[in-house]
Amino acid sequence: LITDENEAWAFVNRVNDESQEVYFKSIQASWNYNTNLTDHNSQLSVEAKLVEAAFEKEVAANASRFNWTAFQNETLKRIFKKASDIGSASLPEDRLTKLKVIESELERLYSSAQLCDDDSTCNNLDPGLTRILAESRDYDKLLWAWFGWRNVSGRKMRNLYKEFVNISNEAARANGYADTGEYWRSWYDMDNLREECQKLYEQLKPLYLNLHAYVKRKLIDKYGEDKFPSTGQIPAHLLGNMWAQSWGNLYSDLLQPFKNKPSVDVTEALKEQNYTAQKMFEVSEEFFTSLGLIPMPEEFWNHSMIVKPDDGRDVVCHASAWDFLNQKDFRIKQCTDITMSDLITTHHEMGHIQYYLQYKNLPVVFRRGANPGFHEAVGDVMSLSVSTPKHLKEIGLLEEVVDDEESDINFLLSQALKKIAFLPFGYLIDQWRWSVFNGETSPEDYNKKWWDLRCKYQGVSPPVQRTEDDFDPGAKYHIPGNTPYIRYFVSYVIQFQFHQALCEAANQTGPLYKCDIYNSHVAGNKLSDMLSLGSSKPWAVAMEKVTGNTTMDAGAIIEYFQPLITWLEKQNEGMDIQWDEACPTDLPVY
Ligand SMILES: O=C(CCC(O)(O)[C@H](Cc1ccccc1)NC(=O)c1ccccc1)N[C@@H](Cc1ccccc1)C(=O)O
Ligand SMILES: [Zn+2]
Repeated sequence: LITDENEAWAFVNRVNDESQEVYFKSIQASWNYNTNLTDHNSQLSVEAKLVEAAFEKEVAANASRFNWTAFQNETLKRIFKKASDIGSASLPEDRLTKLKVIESELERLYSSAQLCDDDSTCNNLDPGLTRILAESRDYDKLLWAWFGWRNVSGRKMRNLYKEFVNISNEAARANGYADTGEYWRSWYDMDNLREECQKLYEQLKPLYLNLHAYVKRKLIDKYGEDKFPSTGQIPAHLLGNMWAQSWGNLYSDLLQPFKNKPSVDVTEALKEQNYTAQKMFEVSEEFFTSLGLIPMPEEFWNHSMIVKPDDGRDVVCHASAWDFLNQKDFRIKQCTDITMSDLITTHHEMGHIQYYLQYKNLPVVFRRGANPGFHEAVGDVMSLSVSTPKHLKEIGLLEEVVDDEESDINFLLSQALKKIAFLPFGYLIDQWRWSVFNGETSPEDYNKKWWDLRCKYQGVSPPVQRTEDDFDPGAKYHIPGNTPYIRYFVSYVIQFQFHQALCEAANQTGPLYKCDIYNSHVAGNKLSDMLSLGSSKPWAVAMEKVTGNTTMDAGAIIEYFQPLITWLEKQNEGMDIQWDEACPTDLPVY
């Protein structure tokens, strides 16, 4: 084995340059498919992925000729370690081809699915069905959209997904992991990620229970007690979102605690002011540059897809941010709707691009988040400042800001409907998937396990009977999109730690939920010190750069919501805020 570290550096540098070429071609083919879901583009994208995999396999084989585990230089060792962990590229070509074709088909099934009503108007998820779930207050119309979406999406994926699990696990085992779940968890460099997440969930559960109880009472007022199961869950189609993962759409008319105070949902203002997707992206970019962070490059504005094409093409509308790994091309693909929710999503996606820009000169193997949760947190940290009434007024989206206790509760409740409501959802998706990958959940139990977790953790139940002919996990992008999900749960915790630290750096002295780091270059510098590390250091080192601590901690999110916790506990005094672990059994058949 080669022990000379200079020779190793020469190898690493050559591979780094070659890999930029190979990855660029593969990512470009994937972009072409995502923005035009044709058979031809699917084939080209699969072929490019096979070339990429062959390249990664060769690099890993050459790397194994070096005695890299014994190298002195920590960075060199870290590069070799990452270059040796090649995921599905370790599969034989025929199995890899099958895997990539299945992934491509699952993605297309989800993204091109549409639900037609009797007079043959058809709706995709984006924007049609999403708008119905957000805006309709008609129990039966909501049920039609909720049930129909699952029929045209998840229900069609069950066998493909079963096959996907098997081949994905083959790849994981070929790399020395027990299953795909263990491979995914390895990206956090922790031997106790599951336990840490469970601990965080338990700490946040009381707040979730109180929010759930408040919302359920308001929904019972609206839809009538008879629509709610005796087991205590909330029917999944009534929460303003296709997966009940974020309840913000119920705020203005159903949940705002103090009606006589200004609303904080600026969707109306965005529409009144004729906001376009372009304008939303410019407003978002301006927040980042106000902190001294890097502006979007020319290529970004010229080649991103920020609105759904109207030429009849099928595209993947689910938002994503792309790094073409050539240090030049960075794009967002998003079917932007003019809503507050999409203004937040725009910041979320731009947070990914900012991370890309900050680490673009690192070796390719280090152009990743410190851990996947970090990548998901960047944009959301910006949104925590942008969504404050003070900031929304400053950018002209709110007329007046009333600074009193009731208005604070209004604001904190609207934030909790996004940030607290999400937590059990963010936690349970990969509980389901990890159990599928490690064999605890067999195909005949896919849907039962899904609803067991939904009823237990989220306190949300199916409005009508579900069977194993259904495949409800497939109705959520990240399952057919094969995108891990625990990263969002991690992000929802650490983003408040980052927010707390950046607010301190920006000399924001008031309560955490009022903090706006706008224009603070001190905060911006602290953040870029972390982002520019990419995955070159363990995530605890990156976290310490910003917060001074090295662990995930629910203290910051609890501090942020403290006034609301007190208020909700008073609202729920003397009420039973629990629900049964088990789902209701006496459900109607649709
Ligand atoms: O899925 C997203 C946003 C899309 C994304 O930016 O996380 C995107 C998902 C994706 C799409 C295709 C392939 C892989 C991942 N992730 C990225 O674009 C991404 C991921 C890793 C690094 C850089 C960019 N949000 C989640 C959770 C969420 C987060 C924040 C607010 C609301 C909701 C959801 O909608 O359920
Ligand atoms: Zn994201």
